Amino acid sequence: MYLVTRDQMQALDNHTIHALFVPGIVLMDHAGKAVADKVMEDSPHRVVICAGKGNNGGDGWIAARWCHQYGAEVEVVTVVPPEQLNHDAATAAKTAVAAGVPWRVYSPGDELPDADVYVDALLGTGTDRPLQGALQSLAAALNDSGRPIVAVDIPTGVNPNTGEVTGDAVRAYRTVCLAAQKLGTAISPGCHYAGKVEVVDIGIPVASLVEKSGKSHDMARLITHSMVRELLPKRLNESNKGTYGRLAVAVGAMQGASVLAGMGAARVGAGLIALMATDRLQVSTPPEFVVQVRPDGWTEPAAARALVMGPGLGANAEAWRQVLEQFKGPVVLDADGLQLIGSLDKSRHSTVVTPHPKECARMLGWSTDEVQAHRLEAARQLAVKTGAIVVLKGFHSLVVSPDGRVHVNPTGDSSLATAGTGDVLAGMVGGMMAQSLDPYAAACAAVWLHGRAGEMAGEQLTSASTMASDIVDFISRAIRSIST
Ligand SMILES: NC(=O)C1=CN([C@@H]2O[C@H](COP(=O)(O)OP(=O)(O)OC[C@H]3O[C@@H](n4cnc5c(N)ncnc54)[C@H](O)[C@@H]3O)[C@@H](O)[C@H]2O)[C@@H](O)CC1
Ligand SMILES: [K+]
Repeated sequence: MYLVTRDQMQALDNHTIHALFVPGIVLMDHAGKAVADKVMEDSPHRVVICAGKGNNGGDGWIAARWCHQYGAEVEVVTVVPPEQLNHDAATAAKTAVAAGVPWRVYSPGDELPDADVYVDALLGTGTDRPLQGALQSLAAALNDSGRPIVAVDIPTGVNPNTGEVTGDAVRAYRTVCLAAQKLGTAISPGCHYAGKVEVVDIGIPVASLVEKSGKSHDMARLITHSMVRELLPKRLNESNKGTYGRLAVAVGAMQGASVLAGMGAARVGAGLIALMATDRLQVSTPPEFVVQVRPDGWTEPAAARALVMGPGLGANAEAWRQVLEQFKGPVVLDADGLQLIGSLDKSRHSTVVTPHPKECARMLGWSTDEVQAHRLEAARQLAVKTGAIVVLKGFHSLVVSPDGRVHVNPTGDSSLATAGTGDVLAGMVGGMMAQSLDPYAAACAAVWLHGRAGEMAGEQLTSASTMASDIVDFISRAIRSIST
């Protein structure tokens, strides 16, 4: 599913209006009605719609007219009087006023009229700077109301392109995205402000326009279960373990981490897991794993289709540099292995790095807070810097490639906030690559399944009780949940 930026949405709007001859006010009427329909699902008695000066405000005025027609008590709180609105927004307000919708102009510090539900139609994709004055005051009043807020297109104050929030922003429980989901509602922190996101059809044929434009590769996307279902390697009756590939996992000081990575790989279907150890294993391993111990250390990689290096490697990561340099297949670098990224040829395009925000910060020379405030930019910069596909972990993990592709993962919750889950994820990516999945696709599929397995484990065991090995156990259920 496409996630659109401001410019991409404007191009789609313009094409629909000028090349497909659908008037802007018709799109706005569809938008406003769709918002009203969503608002009325909860049968509110009184609805207050906060409207800005642009087209997002226009959507609000139309929603007000429809809610009024549906029998709700409605009032519009506007930052500018209707006569100061332009173009379609002016028409929208005119129709609402003519229908008898009451309105008032808001000044900073004014009290917000009481409502069962508020609609945030202050700013949409036009948002281009932090909130000030009446908008800032209104956003604060909305948030302080304690009542549910439905945002139109994007919560006011959230950057539509990045999800960044610099200053105040409206905290909606539900966001009605018009025609396509805005990228900023998918990425943290913006996704926390958006709440539940629903996309409504307003008459802009997004998918076909994007495909016809030949620019679909430029668009960010949400990873969906149908996408993962398509990507999952097919299991053939006429096959053997070699068909599904051999994955090598480097074993360091914390051996359990490598075992968790191996188990993640095995559960996504890798044919054989080979652990490259330097000491006898002190932790139990599944009997299916091949454990090779070289007490003098590894100087060349084990024969394998893909390699995972990093989970549990510990302080001695440097000892693995030569092995990494000599390995020609796709590699996953995680945790302590991330410091070895410089050993890999930047032009390989077959390396996946899976940093958490703190590791990403270290690699970029940023603070962790900076990474979390600018997650998309951080992931993009790291991908360019390293030449690797970056999986930036955290709520709504990002998958970003050096050539600019972006996928946002919607699965996963606090069940994953426990030691070892990152090791499982690194193994899952490696396990997919061992089955010859392209590294970018492997990262997308693994991150989605990992999140889904976490959610399912949490549902059954509670999020507090879920451990990394439980995530391993639930991978098969996550796969089953998307299999037909
Ligand atoms: N024909 C179209 O283009 C359609 C647009 N639609 C709606 O239109 C929205 C975009 O409308 P606009 O481009 O008019 O933009 P907005 O309504 O989001 O913003 C209006 C103007 O506010 C200003 N602004 C931005 N940030 C500000 C800030 N922090 N403080 C004060 N002013 C600020 C900008 O100059 C911007 O142009 C979409 O999000 C969607 O809701 C829909 O009605 C569907 C059709
Ligand atoms: K809005």
